[in-house]
Amino acid sequence: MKNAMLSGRNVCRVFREGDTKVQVLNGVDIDIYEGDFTVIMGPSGAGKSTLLYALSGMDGITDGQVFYRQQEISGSSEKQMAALRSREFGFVFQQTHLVSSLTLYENVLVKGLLNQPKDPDDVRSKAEQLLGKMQVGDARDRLPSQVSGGEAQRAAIARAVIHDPGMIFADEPTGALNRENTEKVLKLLWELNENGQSILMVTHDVFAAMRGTRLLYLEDGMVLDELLLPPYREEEARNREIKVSGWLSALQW
Ligand SMILES: Nc1ncnc2c1ncn2[C@@H]1O[C@H](COP(=O)(O)OP(=O)(O)OP(=O)(O)O)[C@@H](O)[C@H]1O
Repeated sequence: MKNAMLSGRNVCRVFREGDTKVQVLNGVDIDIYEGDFTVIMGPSGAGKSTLLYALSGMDGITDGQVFYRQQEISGSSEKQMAALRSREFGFVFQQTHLVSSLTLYENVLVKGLLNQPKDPDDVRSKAEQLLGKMQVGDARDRLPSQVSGGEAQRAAIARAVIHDPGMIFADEPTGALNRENTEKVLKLLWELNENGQSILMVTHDVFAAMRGTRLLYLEDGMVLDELLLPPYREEEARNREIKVSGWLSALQW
């Protein structure tokens, strides 16, 4: 049986806009399992990103509880949460948020050194190795402004995994990329998952979602359905795309 790595119980999030309250998460009960490539889909405004931020402690919740490896993390101080995020989580966003004055290599290195200050040689060689694996080794000494969006995103993935996080949170990681770079980024995420990395990704895109092994459908701030899939294989991509599209159509999305 798989271990629930991250769990939410009755997770609620209300935003206030002036005098109006907007209830975005409506008591979400969710378990994200170790080793899964979990994907959250659903209509625009359903609360997908809000849920990702709530589970990763990037944003607070209004009610309910969040657990990471069976320990409650909701209610932790911002300092404790920042330490946990830095140590245990990796983040990939639509925008890379790389530091513009640092090269790709330095961006990855700094994150590694923050987590492992006592082994700078190890971190250096790991940063180099990861950039090579992400196919941006040749661009390692360039600034983010001197590389393509796809190269920057691949460096951002290297930065997200340099400290061997328990979980990678990816919010529309291919949203700003063309098809070719989308494929490269998805392949890298898939490879990381094949090697045991747990991933939680939000996406609109069936082409991205079909790399997942567990797809959750969120609507009106509630998880309404899930689709379990075997690990992705390139040769079955077409059938898988049809299956995921069929699932979404049945949900009338
Ligand atoms: N900080 C905020 N203040 C007020 N409302 C917010 C805030 N963040 C999100 N919302 C609202 O919460 C709702 C859900 O937003 P969220 O970004 O989680 O949806 P989503 O499902 O990820 O949408 P999309 O697919 O369009 O990115 C939206 O109506 C949004 O306007």
